[in-house]
Amino acid sequence: MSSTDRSATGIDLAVRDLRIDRGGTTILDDVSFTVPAGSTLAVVGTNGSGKSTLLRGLVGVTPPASGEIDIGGRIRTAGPRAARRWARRRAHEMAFVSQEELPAAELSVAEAVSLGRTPHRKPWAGHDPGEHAAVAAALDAVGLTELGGMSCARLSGGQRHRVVIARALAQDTPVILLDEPTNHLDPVWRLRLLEALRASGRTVLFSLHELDMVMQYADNVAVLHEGTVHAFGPPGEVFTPELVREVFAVDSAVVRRPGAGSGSGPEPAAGSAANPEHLVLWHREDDDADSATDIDEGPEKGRTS
Ligand SMILES: Nc1ncnc2c1ncn2[C@@H]1O[C@H](COP(=O)(O)OP(=O)(O)OP(=O)(O)O)[C@@H](O)[C@H]1O
Repeated sequence: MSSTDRSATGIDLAVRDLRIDRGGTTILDDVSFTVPAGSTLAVVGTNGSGKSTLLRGLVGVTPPASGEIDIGGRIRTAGPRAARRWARRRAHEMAFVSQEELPAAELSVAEAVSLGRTPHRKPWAGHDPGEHAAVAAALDAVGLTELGGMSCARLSGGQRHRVVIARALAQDTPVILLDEPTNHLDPVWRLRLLEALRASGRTVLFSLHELDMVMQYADNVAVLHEGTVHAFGPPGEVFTPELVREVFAVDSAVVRRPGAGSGSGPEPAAGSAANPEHLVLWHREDDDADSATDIDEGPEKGRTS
């Protein structure tokens, strides 16, 4: 997989005092963080904590109610009017893969991936000169080169998911956001995908439930809890046993991958870009089942704005 076959390079993304409402209810408030150019941010939290809401807010699918987003120095203010003004430029700045997106069954794999090139095409201008290389690199990155001519209708669930990720890669934007991108993927493709995203040089934001993969592949993690960013920073610093227990209601410990050397810091292991420190989770048997945080109610659940 040649994860570096791409032309876009990441840009800084900063979020200031963001508030995002859905259905008249404030889901997230006081959200501020910075994602340095070319780095990887994982967004984590229990079910209902607002991970999808945050990503949808950042791309403008659910325009934030207040606050601002700074994309490489260009400030986007809140509100639906600003979102509409920004919509066209957004396609050149951010690609987004939502949680359950599927490619159109009537398209071939290569055709579905080439839809990512739409923002680069001018009406009536015919061929997009960058299309072939971008689509080929994206197919290679998700291991679907051999299936380019196949109908999407004939793909497995995981292969379909890789097609929509390839479409986002072909869009060739400096920022890429993915909502639970490892869903439907087998173990090796989970690792390959996160490795490719991390090595891509783009600014990458993804939501994920697998805290160990966050530990390995994210430069920073934002922990959503009680309606805001409860903690932010490198996973090795953020994932203390206390925080993991408080937010996720499980116990945890950091262990070092066998054969990864004995250094204390999270340096790359030979042959892998990943952090050699792993986060092991377990559920304490004497836990009261009701204490698990099945649904994060948020700070002001029910507050209408
Ligand atoms: N259209 C909507 N209208 C009102 N509330 C919504 C809407 N969509 C989501 N919510 C609420 O927003 C909150 C956050 O949902 P969100 O989907 O962002 O959570 P999540 O962290 O992505 O969850 P999961 O891990 O289950 O995917 C939840 O309380 C949810 O019920």
